[in-house]
Amino acid sequence: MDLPIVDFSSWSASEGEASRRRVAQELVNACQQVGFVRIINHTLPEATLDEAFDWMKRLFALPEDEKMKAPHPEGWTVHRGYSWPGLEKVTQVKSTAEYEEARDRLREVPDVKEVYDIGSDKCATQPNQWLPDSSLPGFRAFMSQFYWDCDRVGRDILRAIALGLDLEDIDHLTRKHGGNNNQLRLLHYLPVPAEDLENERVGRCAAHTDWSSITMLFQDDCGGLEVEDISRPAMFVPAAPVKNSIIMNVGDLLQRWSNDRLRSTNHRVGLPALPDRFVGLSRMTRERYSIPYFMSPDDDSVIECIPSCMSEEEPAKYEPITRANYNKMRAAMMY
Ligand SMILES: O=C(O)CCC(=O)C(=O)O
Ligand SMILES: [Fe+2]
Repeated sequence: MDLPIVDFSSWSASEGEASRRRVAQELVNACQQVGFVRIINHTLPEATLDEAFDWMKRLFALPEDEKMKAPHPEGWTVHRGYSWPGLEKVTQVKSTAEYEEARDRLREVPDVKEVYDIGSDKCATQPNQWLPDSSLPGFRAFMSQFYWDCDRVGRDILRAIALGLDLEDIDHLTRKHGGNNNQLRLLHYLPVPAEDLENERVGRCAAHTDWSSITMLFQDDCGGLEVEDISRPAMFVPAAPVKNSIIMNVGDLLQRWSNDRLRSTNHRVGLPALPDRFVGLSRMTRERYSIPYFMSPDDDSVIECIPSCMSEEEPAKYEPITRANYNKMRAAMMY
């Protein structure tokens, strides 16, 4: 299974309505059949993406005590700042009792990654944890701009999805995404002996679905992302890195919003697929950098079945829920 590819060059206004509709339809087909899609020829410049990776490499190369000047706050309510290796675990469980058991189990397999989470400075409930500018001058300015660059591209994707779902209002989804609730996540997977990953002594990122509306993922050339094949459950297929492409996936929120028409597909990060990614006798796996960007609606937005996704034969399956309540339910499972 290769990820479906959607060429976004035909989405620009000058291409005309028929081309735009074709792109929108291809995108929605991919979201229904796979839940994951590779978007090429989007409007994020190559230089901007290169710069984003350069900044994150400089960030993670800082001494530990510098990075700890912006620590992730304790607990699970705020997802901002620096998380050291092992702090964060992604789990799938949805109740507290199940969570505590799963959390203990998962913590026995430490994740070998460090994370730095960034949001909008206008998001009052999730205050950014910036490093002092003297620790890495220019980092904050670049990342603040990059956050909004990604938002712009994400909004375009949401518009294309709305068109592909035959919504009369192309801004049906973007209207609920003011932009201040997105999350820009810088991920650094540390080098690790391949054997430790193979024996599950350590992990990179366990299988999970995202709870965003959509996620855009930028990755370096290391590889390791795997996507579950919907037609063969429990089979995970590598999603090879392609420079400058965006891997876009549907999150749980959009799956619910679309009455399960669009699929929020399980994915994970494991051993890179290519053997040349290992070096030496202990087959050290190269370090890996990736940047997921999670798009989410505003806190008070009510997520209610998209009109074109229900019918008499297929009524709405889920109660309306605000994004704030939805997130409360999910965030408790993280830390
Ligand atoms: O690092 C990756 O490639 C994927 C990370 C991911 O799936 C996530 O953070 O939700
Ligand atoms: Fe994910």
